Amino acid sequence: MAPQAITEPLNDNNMAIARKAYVTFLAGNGDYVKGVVGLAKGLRKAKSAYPLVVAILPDVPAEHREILHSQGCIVREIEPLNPPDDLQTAYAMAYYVINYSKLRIWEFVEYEKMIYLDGDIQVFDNIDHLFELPDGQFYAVMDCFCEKTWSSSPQYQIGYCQQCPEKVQWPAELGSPPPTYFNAGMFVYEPNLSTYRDLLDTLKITPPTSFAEQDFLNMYFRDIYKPIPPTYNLVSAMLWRHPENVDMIDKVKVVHYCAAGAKPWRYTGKEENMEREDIKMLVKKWWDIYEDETLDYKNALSNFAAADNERVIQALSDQADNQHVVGHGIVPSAA
Ligand SMILES: O=c1ccn([C@@H]2O[C@H](COP(=O)(O)OP(=O)(O)O[C@H]3O[C@H](CO)[C@H](O)[C@H](O)[C@H]3O)[C@@H](O)[C@H]2O)c(=O)[nH]1
Ligand SMILES: O[C@H]1[C@H](O)[C@@H](O)[C@H](O)[C@@H](O)[C@H]1O
Ligand SMILES: [Mn+2]
Repeated sequence: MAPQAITEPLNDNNMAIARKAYVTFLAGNGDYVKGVVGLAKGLRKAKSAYPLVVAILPDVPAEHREILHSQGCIVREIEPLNPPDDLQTAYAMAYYVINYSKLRIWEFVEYEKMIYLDGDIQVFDNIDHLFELPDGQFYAVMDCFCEKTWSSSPQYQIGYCQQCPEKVQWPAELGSPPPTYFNAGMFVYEPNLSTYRDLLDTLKITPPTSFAEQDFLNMYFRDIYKPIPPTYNLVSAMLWRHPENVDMIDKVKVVHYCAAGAKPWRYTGKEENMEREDIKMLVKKWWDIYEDETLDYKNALSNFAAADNERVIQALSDQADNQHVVGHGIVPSAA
């Protein structure tokens, strides 16, 4: 992740860089802040060229905002956003309702393109190239319908999953299978004020459903949704539900610790599937990044400054060598 305080002044060459960013979401005074810190450090480790914006709700306490600042994040408070007639909705998880506030990130129009990542996601490899995908589409990874969170859906009850549509086919009497559905923990999108206003207007007339804004975004962007490979958002249940669709777990770029019991900062290993070796390995990889002090913003900054100094010294030294001016007091030759 590009350190904030030392970005170059904007010019035509780096303007395009400056107008891209990662964005995540944080609500409440609980422990999700650890996830966001882990993510900021993971992006730094992957040498991302772009900053991490954290869209926070007003209930995020000052100490947590300070932690985010100290990790080089750009903190942006957003107003909570609620769906209409919320009282009756049975969300797959009760807290999903807060995720409607995520729609506010379409308002971040100082950026031309953003990659949204949940706080329970970790990035293990550089994914900056996703910013170069053609505009005008919504990019995200296809979800899996096999976990209990989906138990009230027809997909789950039939045993149908879009990850293996041949295994249990969608019954003809139900019409065509549901449109391809993405997991909204990671997506590439373009902030835009008219889209933002339309999202809000559409929300006002859309009854809430069990997967909250994930269902809503799937409905809203269905015509421009383009699936990208699972390596850009490996939903943890894919490991035991569709191992044939996951290649080389140790090479996966982005892991989403979304199965019950998988959040690394709460991990006990006791919940179903959590004793698996692959899960343990991924949880350990998350902790290795979270605990690596060299990835803290302040240390990364001084490393960056040191590397920069070295580059300057090397450049001056090369220049001196070329001009045969070593000994004229510029810098000692490296040779
Ligand atoms: O107390 C909380 C709860 C959640 N979050 C934020 O909300 C995100 C979503 O919550 P989870 O990651 O726990 O939920 P899931 O991964 O199970 O959720 C999936 O379904 C949700 C439906 O609302 C969203 O679409 C979400 O992005 C998608 O990954 C978190 O990552 C985090 O960024 C908080 O900040 N504080
Ligand atoms: O949004 C949900 C959530 O991430 C669940 O944990 C996962 O099992 C589902 O597949 C997904 O749709
Ligand atoms: Mn998540």
